[in-house]
Amino acid sequence: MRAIGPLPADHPPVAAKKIGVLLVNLGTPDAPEKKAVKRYLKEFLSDKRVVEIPSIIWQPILRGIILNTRPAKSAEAYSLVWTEDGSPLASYTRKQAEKLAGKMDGVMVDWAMRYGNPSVKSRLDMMKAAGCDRILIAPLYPQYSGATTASVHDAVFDAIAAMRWQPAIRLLPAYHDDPAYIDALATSLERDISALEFVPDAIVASFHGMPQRTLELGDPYHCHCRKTARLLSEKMGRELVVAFQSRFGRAKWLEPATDTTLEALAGQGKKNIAIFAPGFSSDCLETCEELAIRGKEQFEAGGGEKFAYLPCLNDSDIGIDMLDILVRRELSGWI
Ligand SMILES: C=CC1=C(C)c2cc3[nH]c(cc4nc(cc5[nH]c(cc1n2)c(C)c5CCC(=O)O)C(CCC(=O)O)=C4C)c(C)c3C=C
Ligand SMILES: [Fe+2]
Ligand SMILES: [Fe+2]
Repeated sequence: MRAIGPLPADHPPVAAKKIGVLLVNLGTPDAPEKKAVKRYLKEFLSDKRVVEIPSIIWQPILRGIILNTRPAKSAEAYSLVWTEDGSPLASYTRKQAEKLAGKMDGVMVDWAMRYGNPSVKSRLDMMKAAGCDRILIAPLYPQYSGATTASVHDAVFDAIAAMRWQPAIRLLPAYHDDPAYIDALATSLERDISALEFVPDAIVASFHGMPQRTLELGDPYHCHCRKTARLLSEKMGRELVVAFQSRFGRAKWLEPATDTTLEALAGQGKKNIAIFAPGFSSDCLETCEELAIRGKEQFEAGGGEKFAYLPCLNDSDIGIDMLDILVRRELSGWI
């Protein structure tokens, strides 16, 4: 739709109306270097949705200890997985947006990161300036958590708070039990498992962890993860071992932990295993380094023999077709 007739000479310019879709993922440093990692971790770990400890207690720990110790270690881990195209998380998220854009006529598809670059604010400002008056926000987290999904929502509403003429906003709901997501995972996994040189004795579904307290406070994340695993297991007709990775800090996190699960499986005589990470829409530090490299070492140290890490949906045709289904459904009535 366009304005009817010419605008008066002194009228501010009005862009043609467009529909926008913004894919949002967690965020990643700009470079696999201590300084860039420190900047990223400072923003990420200062988010009250991520670390739910009062600032007066948490900020001295973060600034005094964590930001002086973790960045060097994390930068080393990032350098093991960094690609020519940058961080795997940013690279796949960008490709997902580009491929989805190729399937959606007349819709502007872009991507942003909740922490780091490109920021949610910068991409929403760009979309608004380009004339998007209706924007679908798609947090790329299949399972809802306050730390991830709600934090993206916060960033979106903070960004548009500064706008006089705000776009209409829709939010893609969590899709942990959506048949399109379960089918995509099952198809991708079955293809990858049948291409292995061995038959796995166990298949592990590793989700990012969260503090146990978030479950007690009513965060649905744990239930979403368990439901994804149950539906996927039913769809595939195979047992899946569920575990939670990436423990951070001293508090109790969701259990069982992935590292101890890997050692326990090896100890139980499961010599050959495959592991995948259904909660991550693209491969990233947590999958490429923590699972594919360190997970393999942990499994082998426990006596395991063959270990395969199976990739996320990333920008595969299966993954993009799934995103296309989810996004088109939410755009209903707009396109
Ligand atoms: C309190 C700490 C953390 C919570 C809670 C948390 C939740 C959470 N995170 C993801 C997804 C990702 N996390 C990633 C990295 C990462 N996560 C934490 C801490 C918490 N995450 C840290 C400190 C880091 C940085 C890495 C490091 O220093 O070791 C990533 C990967 C980013 C990348 O650049 O590749 C993702 C993705 C989810 C889904 C989640 C809650 C459900
Ligand atoms: Fe995390
Ligand atoms: Fe639960």
